[in-house]
Amino acid sequence: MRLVTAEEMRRFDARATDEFGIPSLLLMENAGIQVAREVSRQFPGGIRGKRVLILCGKGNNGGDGFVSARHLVNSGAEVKLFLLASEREVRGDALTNLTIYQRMGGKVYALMDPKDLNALRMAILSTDLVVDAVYGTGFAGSTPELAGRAFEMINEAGLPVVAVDLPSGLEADTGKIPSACLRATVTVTLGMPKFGLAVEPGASAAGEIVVADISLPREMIESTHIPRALLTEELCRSWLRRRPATAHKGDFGHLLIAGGQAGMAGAVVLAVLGALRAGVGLLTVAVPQTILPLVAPQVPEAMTWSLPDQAGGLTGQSLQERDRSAFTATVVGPGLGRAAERADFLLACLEGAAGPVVIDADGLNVLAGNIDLLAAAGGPVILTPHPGEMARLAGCDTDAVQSDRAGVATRYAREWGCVIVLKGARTLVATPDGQVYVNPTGNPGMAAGGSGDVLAGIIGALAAQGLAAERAAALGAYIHGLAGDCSARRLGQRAMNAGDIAGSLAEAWLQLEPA
Ligand SMILES: NC(=O)C1=CN([C@@H]2O[C@H](COP(=O)(O)OP(=O)(O)OC[C@H]3O[C@@H](n4cnc5c(N)ncnc54)[C@H](O)[C@@H]3O)[C@@H](O)[C@H]2O)[C@@H](O)CC1
Ligand SMILES: [K+]
Repeated sequence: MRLVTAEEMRRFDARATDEFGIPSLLLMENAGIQVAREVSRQFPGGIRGKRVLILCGKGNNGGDGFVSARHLVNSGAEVKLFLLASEREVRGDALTNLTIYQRMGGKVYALMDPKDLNALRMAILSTDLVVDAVYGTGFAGSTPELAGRAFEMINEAGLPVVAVDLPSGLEADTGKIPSACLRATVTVTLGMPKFGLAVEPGASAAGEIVVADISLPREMIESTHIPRALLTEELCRSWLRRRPATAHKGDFGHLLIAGGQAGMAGAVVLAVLGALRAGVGLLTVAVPQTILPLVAPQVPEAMTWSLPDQAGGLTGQSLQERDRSAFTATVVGPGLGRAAERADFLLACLEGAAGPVVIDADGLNVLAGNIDLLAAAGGPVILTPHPGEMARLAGCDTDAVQSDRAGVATRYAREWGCVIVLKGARTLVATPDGQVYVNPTGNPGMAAGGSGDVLAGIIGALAAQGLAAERAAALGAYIHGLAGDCSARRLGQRAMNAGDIAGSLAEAWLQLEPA
């Protein structure tokens, strides 16, 4: 599902009108009808007699609200409409619809002054549902105080809220909530879903997302490049290849997972467990000889490569004894340790790798401050940082990453020429050519040690099978989150651990691709 910015949406709306001759008033009519339809859906017993409070702003979002008010009245609802502006400020299509509503006998309650909040308070007490038509894609800056107080009163009332296009107070392009914001039960987003609805905190404020058809020409939308998408089951499934009846293990790649040092054998094991449940044909795990006896018995399906311990772990020389051209992808980093010598090891991994390289965990910490090492890679590189690791790589603090996740991931994916999987709620996958995928799967139970190692193994396994780096990363994030959701259902968020996520992968794959 492609995700647009406010500007892209404005261009679609303008083209619909200019190129196709669809009057903007018609788009607004369709928007309002779709909102009224969704409001009706909230009352399975029928909308007749239901009390609907519609809070409108002065812009076109408010215009959609006036249209929905009219249709709801026609359906037999009792509508009470509040306007967070003076009627004189309403213009254009919104004014046309305000006028129609008033000529139909609709009354408009002004919300211009703090004392007007009493009328709103009274109305909330006798309301079954609220329609939020205050701000849409035109919202910028922060919510004015009076509107903020109105939003707070509605949020506290715990009523169902249907938001028009976006919950008011949410930034369409970033998903940020700079100040007060209405919290919606359902958001009816118009024409195309906005990026801010797909990422946190926007996604939580938006509730369920319904994409409403407002009659924008489909061909116009499909032929336009939009570099953002929400990962869906359908998209992920389309990337899977059937395993031919005559398949043998050599058909599904050979993944090398390299890492580990004394005291950190578990990270490597978890990466291997993730990879072994992601369809890879062959897997070799390369660890220092001192920890091999700990690792090998836990992963009997993997071949092992015992690397000489130097300087308490792995160095560049550790890898030299063997040609690595048979490996179709490499994962480096889990449990590697951060000593300076590990930079040589990372360099050696990148230099001799035949296929894509996934750099995770301590591999990323070693890369921070040595970003030039990436130039040694012959093939695609996938970085899988959590926000703290991303901050170290970019030389900023974690807040700077979290306050602009998409911006940071896109900028550095371009600058470093690699795929970046920025982990955290709504993991983002950014590619060197500017594409961003948002992953909707997963839950807070996955915020536990080892979960990232499992993800790195999965992505490595998918890349080893020949999936393009960006798809391996995106599908890996999606299936990892889905496995986390399966674990949470079975064990609860508190008890589930990283091993459980790897253990739930079978269930997750079956959900994505029924046998
Ligand atoms: N042809 C179109 O462009 C269509 C637009 N539609 C609706 O129009 C919306 C966009 O309309 P607009 O561009 O008029 O903008 P909005 O109605 O989203 O903007 C809010 C209004 O509040 C003001 N405002 C913005 N930020 C504010 C802040 N922090 N404090 C106080 N006031 C603020 C703006 O000046 C604007 O007048 C969409 O979200 C959608 O709901 C739909 O009617 C479909 C067709
Ligand atoms: K809104």
